[in-house]
Amino acid sequence: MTLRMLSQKVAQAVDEELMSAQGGFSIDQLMELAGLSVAQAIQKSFDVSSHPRVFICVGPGNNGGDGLVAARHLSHFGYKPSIYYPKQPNKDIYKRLLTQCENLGTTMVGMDQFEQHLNGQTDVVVDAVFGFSFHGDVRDPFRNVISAFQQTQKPIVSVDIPSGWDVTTGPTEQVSFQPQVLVSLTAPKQCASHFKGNRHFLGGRFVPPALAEKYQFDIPNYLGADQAVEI
Ligand SMILES: NC(=O)C1=CN([C@@H]2O[C@H](COP(=O)(O)OP(=O)(O)OC[C@H]3O[C@@H](n4cnc5c(N)ncnc54)[C@H](OP(=O)(O)O)[C@@H]3O)[C@@H](O)[C@H]2O)[C@H](O)CC1
Ligand SMILES: [K+]
Repeated sequence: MTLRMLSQKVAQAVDEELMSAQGGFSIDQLMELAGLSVAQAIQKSFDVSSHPRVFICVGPGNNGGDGLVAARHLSHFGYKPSIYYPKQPNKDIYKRLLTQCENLGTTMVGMDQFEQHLNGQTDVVVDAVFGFSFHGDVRDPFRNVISAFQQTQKPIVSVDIPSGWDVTTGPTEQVSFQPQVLVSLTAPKQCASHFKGNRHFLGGRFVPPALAEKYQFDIPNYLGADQAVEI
């Protein structure tokens, strides 16, 4: 299925409109549904009995928030999530999401254990570091995270865009890893045309058809109550 891909500017405009007075959504609602679709895409891709240990690498913005929501749902689905969250902004929404994960006994991985945990104690890596607001070269404390993604043999699931890729043009000289699974949210971003992994899902089942029509993108047919659809 070929869906229209969004530029960084249009993705941000759609996001803002969803949360405007006309759109009526709060960020908590959108993030909850986005994170649930990521957890469902993981559940469809990696069997819980063979791949229970899911390591979620969390960035400083809403892409990271989606990762925290996914961690919570994965825990309820029977997986054993662990979290790396090296830059924790002082924002109520992220603090609450983190508390929810801690209350489920989720392992928090420290900076000095990051690489050993990723390569030694993980079945699936979730890249929830940067989404559609990424720009420029990767800065610390995320440089070692992205370079570990470049080198690891573990399967990676990227949330919305592979972190470090240019949102429009895709892989760069510095960052060219290919996730095995990509979960695009609302609509794929233009960089998704360079995705060569196994499975591409769309999630974020909250878009009113009139909004999709206004910005000229498609909403595929989700099956039943599914929150993620393979595209
Ligand atoms: N409508 C939807 O589809 C929804 C999608 N959601 C998810 O939200 C992200 C977009 O979230 P946003 O908070 O706008 O931004 P990001 O998560 O992409 O990242 C912003 C933070 O990253 C820092 N940043 C940016 N570039 C770099 C860099 N080169 N090196 C290090 N850090 C970087 C940035 O810091 P600044 O100092 O630059 O401000 C921010 O801290 C979308 O992709 C979806 O995953 C929503 O959850 C729901 C609606
Ligand atoms: K990402």
